Amino acid sequence: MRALALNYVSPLTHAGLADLAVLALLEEVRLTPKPGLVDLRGSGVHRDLTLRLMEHSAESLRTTFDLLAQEAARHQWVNQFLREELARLGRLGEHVMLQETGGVNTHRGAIWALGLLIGGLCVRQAPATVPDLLNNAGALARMDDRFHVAGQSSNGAQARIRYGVGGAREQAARNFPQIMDGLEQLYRSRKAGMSEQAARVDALLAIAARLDDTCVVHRSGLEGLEWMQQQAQKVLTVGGYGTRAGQTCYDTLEAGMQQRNASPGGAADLLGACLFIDSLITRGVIAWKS
Ligand SMILES: CC(C)(COP(=O)(O)OP(=O)(O)OC[C@H]1O[C@@H](n2cnc3c(N)ncnc32)[C@H](O)[C@@H]1O)[C@@H](O)C(=O)NCCC(=O)NCCS
Ligand SMILES: Nc1ncnc2c1ncn2[C@@H]1O[C@H](COP(=O)(O)OP(=O)(O)OP(=O)(O)O)[C@@H](O)[C@H]1O
Repeated sequence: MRALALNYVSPLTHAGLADLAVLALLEEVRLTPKPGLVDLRGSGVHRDLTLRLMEHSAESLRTTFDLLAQEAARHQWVNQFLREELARLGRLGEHVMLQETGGVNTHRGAIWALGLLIGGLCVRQAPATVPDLLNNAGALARMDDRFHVAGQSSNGAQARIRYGVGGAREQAARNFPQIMDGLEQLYRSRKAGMSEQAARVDALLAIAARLDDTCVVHRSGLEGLEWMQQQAQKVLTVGGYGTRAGQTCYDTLEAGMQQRNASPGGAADLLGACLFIDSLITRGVIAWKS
């Protein structure tokens, strides 16, 4: 099996890369606490999701991530043909996910984000830094997929039509700016001496503070989105989840999400993407910045 060209330190096979993607999703769902989301304490506001279901779903995506990596490695650069092949494999992955979960959407946004990142990473002319990787993923997202059937029925589509928010496609087309926010916050909080758990909660909140999260919009409208963004920012402004003041603000955020029956599922997906990229940096597959 071919190792990624960039990685001189510890060669990473496509299967190894798929393992890292699955691990990132497992670490995301197990991170506790998260407002309204599934975590080690329970299902948050979700009636159709459990920790076990999320873990099973993550494991079931290993083959999809491996296939996405293998496909990208056949191409020198990101291009239209690769875009359409990734889309085909991504749709297949969604199909596997729905079969494994009995029709529950556990990881649609994660397949999208991680699929584009794996595609952008594994082309032969491999990106050297995180901004290069996000550029590649964004370039893929901006390419037309001739086989995409634009539906109007998904929660994201309804949120876009009704409220004019961007959602998952726009986030990707803009080179995932909130992945950058999440990573920057993760490193800032680690540098400030916070525990790994607190640094990851802070990263999630930094993403949620700016993301047009259609999961939140769908369940609680623009009022819910704006309220959540403000409260997430407040936790960070007072020092982050690792401080006493931050935990107090976090409790307010969590109670408000519970009351609104909403959760930042899109931000959770992007936290998974941040943890994936962080694991690539740790293994020397890619540099943080040039
Ligand atoms: C773009 C996708 C996610 C569909 O989005 P849409 O908004 O229509 O659907 P839906 O509301 O069901 O799901 C959106 C998912 O994205 C996440 N999300 C919500 N808001 C955001 C946001 N602003 N940014 C990132 N993710 C978000 C949510 O957690 C949710 O799981 C995707 O399923 C798709 O169209 N895939 C086609 C296959 C493809 O091209 N794949 C490429 C690489 S695998
Ligand atoms: N830890 C997590 N807990 C809950 N959702 C998560 C978590 N991690 C990621 N997500 C994302 O959030 C989405 C679930 O959010 P939500 O239930 O609002 O979406 P939905 O199933 O499309 O909509 P609804 O249940 O409102 O009809 C998942 O598809 C997944 O992409």
